[in-house]
Amino acid sequence: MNILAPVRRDRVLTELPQYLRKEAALHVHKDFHPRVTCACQEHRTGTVGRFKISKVIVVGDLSVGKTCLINRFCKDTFDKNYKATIGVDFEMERFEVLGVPFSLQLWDTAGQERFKCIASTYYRGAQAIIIVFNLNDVTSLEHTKQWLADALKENDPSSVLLFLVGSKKDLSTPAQYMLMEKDALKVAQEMKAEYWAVSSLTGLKLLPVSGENVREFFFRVTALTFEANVLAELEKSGSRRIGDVIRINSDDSNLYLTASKKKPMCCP
Ligand SMILES: Nc1nc2c(ncn2[C@@H]2O[C@H](COP(=O)(O)OP(=O)(O)OP(=O)(O)O)[C@@H](O)[C@H]2O)c(=O)[nH]1
Ligand SMILES: [Mg+2]
Repeated sequence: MNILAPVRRDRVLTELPQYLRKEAALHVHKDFHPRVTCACQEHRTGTVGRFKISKVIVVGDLSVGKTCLINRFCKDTFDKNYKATIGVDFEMERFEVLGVPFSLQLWDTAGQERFKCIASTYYRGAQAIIIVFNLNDVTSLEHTKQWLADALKENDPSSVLLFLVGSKKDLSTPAQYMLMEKDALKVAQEMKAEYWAVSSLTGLKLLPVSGENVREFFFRVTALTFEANVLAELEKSGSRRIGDVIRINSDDSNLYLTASKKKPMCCP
């Protein structure tokens, strides 16, 4: 893909997309962090922009629907036939967030045990980890902790954003879904991950991206990864004032928790 091609109109984010469930959200603020908005307005986003590509890895049991989820978002396609991912695949997606170009590399890894060791060599350097389970298979939810542990061996747990995604929502009845969601929210809270439930199959006639919650989910991943990147960049560049502490993924996973109580430099 040509990295300099214009960003698609349906990949432009001007507002912070909202979480799915308040009790398992990385943060519950309605807008981007004011310092991030400011930095974007003043073109002070450092390496976040045209040349920086953020890595997102997608892990989880075999056949939970990782490839379908990525294909639904990136290509708006759905294949009902299962074709196991061998090792890894990746897709590049370009966005514009608050006027700043931002690229995500989505790494689709194999869930099959025999390909796991190839796939795990690609875990390193992730800024976000998406752990997928099948909403209709409780074992796949139980396995998410192991997937997370493996992915975190290669990454810095304090700076990576975590998302727990239940897939194939179209296959569960509302009652079944509610039961599974209860367990999933608990797991998400333990992991300090943001919870989402999606279907890559349903909503086939909706544009620009079909599937239930697929577009909303990836936009949220994009926005939070962008926000964390810009905050990290501001911190690195020393633009913050003394006593103005920003943690990217604090203990309760709230990006804003330790942000400055003083007024940011550039904001009213
Ligand atoms: N009904 C339904 N089926 C789905 C959905 N997502 C995926 N599937 C089906 O589930 C099967 C597995 O999907 P994949 O996306 O290939 O699974 P995967 O997690 O990438 O599997 P590995 O590559 O082996 O790790 C396929 O037959 C898909 O058609 C969904 O949202 N709803
Ligand atoms: Mg796959």
